[in-house]
Amino acid sequence: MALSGGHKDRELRVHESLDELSTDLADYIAELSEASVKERGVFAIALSGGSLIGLMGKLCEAPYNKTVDWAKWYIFWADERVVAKNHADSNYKLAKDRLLSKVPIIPSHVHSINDTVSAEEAADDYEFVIRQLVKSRVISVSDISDCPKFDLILLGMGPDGHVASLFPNHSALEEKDEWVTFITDSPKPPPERITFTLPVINSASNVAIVATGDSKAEAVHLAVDDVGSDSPSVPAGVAQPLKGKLVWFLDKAAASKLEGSQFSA
Ligand SMILES: O=C(O)[C@H](O)[C@@H](O)[C@H](O)[C@H](O)COP(=O)(O)O
Repeated sequence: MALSGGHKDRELRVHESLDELSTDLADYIAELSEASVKERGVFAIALSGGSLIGLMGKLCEAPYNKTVDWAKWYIFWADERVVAKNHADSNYKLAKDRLLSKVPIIPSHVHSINDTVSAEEAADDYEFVIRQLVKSRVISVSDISDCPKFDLILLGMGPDGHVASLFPNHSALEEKDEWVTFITDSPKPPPERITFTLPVINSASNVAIVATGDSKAEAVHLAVDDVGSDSPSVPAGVAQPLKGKLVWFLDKAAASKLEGSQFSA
């Protein structure tokens, strides 16, 4: 049984095992998909890379493979490495191999980046694609910013607290005008990436951050606990949708440095 805690529109779900976390994550995504399809007729979901994709694996199994309305899904990437789509580093390839090829998603609903141009052009292209889909209301629009309002943005988090490709102390974190920006100096290889900006992440209806293992514990503490302005903040700590809901999916190791004894290892 998961331990849950939270305040405002933030919820912490701390799981005993990765198996339990995966089941809860699949349930959560399936429920949001159902609610969104009921309300809007579609489900606009943005993925990241890393261990998150493996942890979504249960969606390919019963009952979700049959009960989720896959034809209504529209897939995007909150961040992508600027490499060819068949490159081992591609977040698209990872999701395609582990998830998208195993469920009946409509290929034209899968919006991967243009992998034939520079990082800057790929970011511009991707923002253009998103703008067209906002116009046609496949993606909602935020009523508090001019940003797209994704039904769900799924984020992993690095040990340094980065989410999407927004790294600590990087100028991309300050980008307020663009929806999608690019970096060419990622501290985590490969160096060239495109990424949703914070205003887009924080305009979503739902954001989930999935972090597991000891190496993430300090960053989870810095992002979640009210550590005060003297301590270093991390990008994950500023991912908080203004009108949406944030859910953290953690295992006990990642939650082990959280303040409050109920989450201590
Ligand atoms: O391109 C990437 O690297 C990812 O999109 C990135 O944002 C990832 O989600 C985190 O780095 C966490 O990765 P792990 O879960 O594998 O640590």
